[in-house]
Amino acid sequence: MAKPVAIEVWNPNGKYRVVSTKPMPGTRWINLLIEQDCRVEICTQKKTILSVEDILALIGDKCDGVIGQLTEDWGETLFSALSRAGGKAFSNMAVGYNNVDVNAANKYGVAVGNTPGVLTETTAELAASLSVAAARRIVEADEFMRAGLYDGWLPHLFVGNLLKGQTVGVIGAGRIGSAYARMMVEGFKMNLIYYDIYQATRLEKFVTAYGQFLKANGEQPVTWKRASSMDEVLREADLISLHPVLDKTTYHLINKESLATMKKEAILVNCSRGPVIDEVALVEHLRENPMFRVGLDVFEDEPYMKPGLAEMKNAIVVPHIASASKWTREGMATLAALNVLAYLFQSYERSESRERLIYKGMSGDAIMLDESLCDGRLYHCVGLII
Ligand SMILES: NC(=O)c1ccc[n+]([C@@H]2O[C@H](COP(=O)([O-])OP(=O)(O)OC[C@H]3O[C@@H](n4cnc5c(N)ncnc54)[C@H](O)[C@@H]3O)[C@@H](O)[C@H]2O)c1
Ligand SMILES: O=C(O)[C@H](O)CO
Repeated sequence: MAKPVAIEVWNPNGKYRVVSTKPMPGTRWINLLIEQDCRVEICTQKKTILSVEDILALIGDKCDGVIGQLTEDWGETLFSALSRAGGKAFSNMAVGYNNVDVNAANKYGVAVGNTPGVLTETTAELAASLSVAAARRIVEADEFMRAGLYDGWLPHLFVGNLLKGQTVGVIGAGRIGSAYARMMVEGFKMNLIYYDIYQATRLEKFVTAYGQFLKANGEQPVTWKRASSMDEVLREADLISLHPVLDKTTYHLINKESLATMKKEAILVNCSRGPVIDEVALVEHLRENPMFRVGLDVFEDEPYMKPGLAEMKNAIVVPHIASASKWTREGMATLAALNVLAYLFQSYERSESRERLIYKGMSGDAIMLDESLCDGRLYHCVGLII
């Protein structure tokens, strides 16, 4: 028998029971659920990562939908329990869904949603911040200053890398990778090389047009290249940012061999998922190459770091905060609630079309649509995977 977990209840007499495994920013998501006659139960247990047992207790005997978090293991056990409780919908409050076994959800007839788009620019901005912080050694310099070690300007003090005119490499040029590439090309006038299994046509057009604009103004034009292999990016780029999904094809994409192909003074940024990098190999590489620098938002064994990483002066580490802006986190919560509503109403009130329901939720000011996602149709902004 699972132990009970602490919850906060909104609209106790609501017809549908929707559980959120964590309190989420803003109230819009709660109001949207209440407006559709949901009783909303929010887990308030003081425990950062809930176990499968905790979530089983939250699901209970009757549960129509759940909003969960990327730290939770949504597999066979949870989806079968949700299905037994009458649940039809699950949404991750994240765009990444490597913690979700979509096949298991499918098997038990539970729809899965994620929250793309609203976090694209926020995440790209953090990747850009880590890139600049690593290039200019900002964290090291800050620590030096606070330690009272600064005793005057010196020609060699915290010399870093100039980004302008260098090459930025993007692995995984999807929504976030493309937004990041644009920031680095436009903001720092870097040339672009990218690797993705799909062609990033809009990104290529942007860099071409920006290059023409610079040329017309008498400046050095920026260039782009789609690499035929990831290694080509690793060999040629001065700064490399990782933005692929985490799956079998990207697990340990960056390992001892691939690190060895990178320039000795290159910068590597990871705002995708920790296991995309073999972190043990990375620590060894950082130790052996003091001029190689990394900026990491995600870690292989989150919340832990592999031994030695914390001591590396050439590493900047932040705790998975890439999407952490107020606007974005409220938007993610709202999208997650809309994902659940979309499926609840598809099953319970067939007369209300999914498009209309979601349109109703989306109208207002909280969510700005990402054009590349919606393709002119609003409901594409809600990340329904199945
Ligand atoms: N650190 C954070 O807080 C944070 C925030 C948002 C997203 N993320 C991560 O970023 C990922 C990307 O998000 P997105 O919205 O840009 O997704 P997206 O689907 O738009 O982009 C992912 C890209 O990766 C490419 N890709 C897939 N397999 C590849 C491979 N083997 N090699 C090269 N490219 C490959 C895809 O073709 C796609 O273009 C998410 O899946 C998530 O894990 C992390
Ligand atoms: O995948 C995601 O959305 C992030 O890791 C959290 O924003």
